[in-house]
Amino acid sequence: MDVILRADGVDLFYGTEQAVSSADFTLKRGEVAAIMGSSGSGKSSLLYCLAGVLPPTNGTVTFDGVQLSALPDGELSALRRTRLGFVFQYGELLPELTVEENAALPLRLAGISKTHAHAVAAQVLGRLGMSELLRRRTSKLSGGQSQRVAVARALVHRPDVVFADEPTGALDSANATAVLEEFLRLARRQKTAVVIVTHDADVAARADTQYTMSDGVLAQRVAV
Ligand SMILES: Nc1ncnc2c1ncn2[C@@H]1O[C@H](COP(=O)(O)OP(=O)(O)OP(=O)(O)O)[C@@H](O)[C@H]1O
Repeated sequence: MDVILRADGVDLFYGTEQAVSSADFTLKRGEVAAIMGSSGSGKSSLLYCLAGVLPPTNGTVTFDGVQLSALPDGELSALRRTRLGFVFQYGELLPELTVEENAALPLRLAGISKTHAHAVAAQVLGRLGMSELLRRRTSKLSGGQSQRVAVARALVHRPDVVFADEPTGALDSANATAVLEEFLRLARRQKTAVVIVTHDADVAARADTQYTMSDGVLAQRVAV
């Protein structure tokens, strides 16, 4: 079985408040998993644990056979930068850089030439309907446009796993579909696995596996 990510018995506490409770999760290469649940149920907290952003209070997260919390900080950051992609809820674009520069950043950090990095970024941005805005500073974008740049930036370096927290939350349905199609395309073509936290039932319905989160407890939804 080609598992890229697994969580075993993950708990996350913020002080005395438990946000995630005994979560078990397995993700195969190329699998698209959606996590739904009401506000405050612990979805983002679980995503942070799975992505190695927050160490679980108890339990383990293993990426490609390596336990994330056992890695020294430098190695964990390098792994996150090169093998993972992120679309988080709160704007993480660099406002002084252009759309193209923001999206190309993971490739530039990996030492790829500017010409090549920008060409790849422009391709992905084009599929997300952003071709007209490549040279615009991201401080001058709408929320939905910024979200698409963040999606492009999470994908350009062809990560093994992309973590996306409400990646379509600010988008109209046509653009939400474009973002989802791009995730699915990568999953099918290059075996990028995707974990999407979403409130959108249409987005979740297109995932390979669906989970619900309720009061910190993760459960897989079985197709009927
Ligand atoms: N940094 C923090 N410190 C303390 N408590 C937190 C922190 N972040 C989240 N929480 C609490 O943990 C619980 C789970 O929050 P989380 O953001 O994971 O939920 P969510 O399901 O992603 O919500 P939403 O759909 O609104 O984004 C909530 O009760 C929240 O108040």
